[in-house]
Amino acid sequence: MSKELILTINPGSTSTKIGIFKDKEKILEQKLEHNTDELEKFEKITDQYEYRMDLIQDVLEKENMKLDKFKAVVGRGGLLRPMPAGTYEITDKMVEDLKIGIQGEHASNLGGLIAKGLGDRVNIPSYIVDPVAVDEFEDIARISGIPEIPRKSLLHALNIRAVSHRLAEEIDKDYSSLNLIVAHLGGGISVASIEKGRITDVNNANEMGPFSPERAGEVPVGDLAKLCFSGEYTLSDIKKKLRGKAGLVGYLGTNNAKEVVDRINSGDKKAQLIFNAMAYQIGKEIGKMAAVLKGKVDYIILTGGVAYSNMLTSYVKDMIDFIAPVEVYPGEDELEALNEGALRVLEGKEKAKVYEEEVNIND
Ligand SMILES: Nc1ncnc2c1ncn2[C@@H]1O[C@H](COP(=O)(O)OP(=O)(O)O)[C@@H](O)[C@H]1O
Ligand SMILES: CCCC(=O)OP(=O)(O)O
Repeated sequence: MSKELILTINPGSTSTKIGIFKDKEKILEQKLEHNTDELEKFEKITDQYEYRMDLIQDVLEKENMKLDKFKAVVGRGGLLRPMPAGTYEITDKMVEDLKIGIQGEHASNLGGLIAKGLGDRVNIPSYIVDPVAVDEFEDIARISGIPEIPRKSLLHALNIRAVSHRLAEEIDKDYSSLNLIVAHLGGGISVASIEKGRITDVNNANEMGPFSPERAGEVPVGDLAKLCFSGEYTLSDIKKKLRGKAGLVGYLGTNNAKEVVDRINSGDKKAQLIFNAMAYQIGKEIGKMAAVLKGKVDYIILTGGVAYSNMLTSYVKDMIDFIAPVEVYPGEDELEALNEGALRVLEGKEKAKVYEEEVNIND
C-alpha cells in the first residue's frame, strides 16, 4: 500500500480537530467539540489521552483511513520548554516534557503525545510544528514584577504565524517587513505583537490577558491569594477554577461562545454583559500591544473560533480600529500549517529541528 497521506491532529481546550492531507490538498476535516461536562471528569489534561485518542481512531475507522496509508503524523505542540518556531521531530525527551507539562497543562500537550503514539504504531515519523511554547520575546517582556515569576511566551503560535503569513501574501508584502497585532480568540485568547516578523510580546494565553471561553485571564492578585488560602480549595481545585471553569464557563456555565450569542439573541442580559466584557478586555489588550509597537502597526488581525461572531468582532473593532486596519480571519489555519510544516521536512526543503538541540534542557 502506498503511503501518501499526512494525518494532522489539533487538540484544543474546547475541541479536537483532525485533518487528512494529500500533498497540500485537505481531503478530510473533522471538528469534535468537547463541552465542559465531558472534560470536567478528567483530573489532569494527560488523563484525556485515551479519550481523545479513541475519538480520533473512531473517525479514522469510520472514514476507512487505515494507519498504513499515512507517511507522517503531525500534532499541535504543547507547553514545552521555550523554543524557536519550526517543525520538530517528536523525541523521547519531548514526550517526557509533554507528560510532565514542563511549562504547565494544556490540551495541546496531547498533540505530540497522540501523534507519537499513532506514528510509532506503523513506524512512520511524527512531528510537531510551531508549538504554543514558541518564544521570540524581547527580554523586557519577561519581567513580571515578581522576580520568581517571569512572564512566559505561551500562545497560539501556529495559527498566529499562519494567518500573519496569509495576510502578508494577500497584500503582497514580506512577512518580515510587517508590524502586526494578532488576537487569536479560541478556548484561550492570545494577543501578540509582531515586530518585523518576530513575536516580541504576548499575554500568556494559559494564565494572563483577557478572560476567554474557559479561562480566567488576569484577575486581582490579592483576592486570588485570599481564595487560595481560604481553606476551601486544593491546588488542583484552584488550577481548574482558573483554567476550565473560568471565563464564559465561570459566569455562564458554557465554553461555547455560539451558545452565548444565541442566549443574547433571546434577550439574556447577563450573557450580553459577560460577552461584552470579554470583547472589552480583548480590545484593551490590543491597545497594550499597540503601545509595545509604539503605534507603528500595519494591521490588526482577529482570528480563532470566536472571531466567527460578528457581535464580538464589531465590539472589538469599535474600540481599536483607530490604531490600524482590522482584518478578520475567523477560525484557524492550524491543520494546514501542521501539514505544510511536515511537508517542508518530508520534501527535504527544511530539516526537522531536534528539541534537545534547540531548548535549554538544564532549566
Ligand atoms: N460561529 C461562531 N460564533 C461564535 N463563537 C464560535 C463560533 N464558532 C466557534 N465559536 C467558538 O469558538 C471557540 C473555540 O474556538 P477554537 O479556535 O476552535 O478553540 P480551541 O482550539 O481552543 O478549541 C468556542 O467557544 C466556540 O463556541
Ligand atoms: C496555551 C495557549 C494555547 C491555547 O490557549 O489554545 P486553545 O485556545 O486551543 O485552548
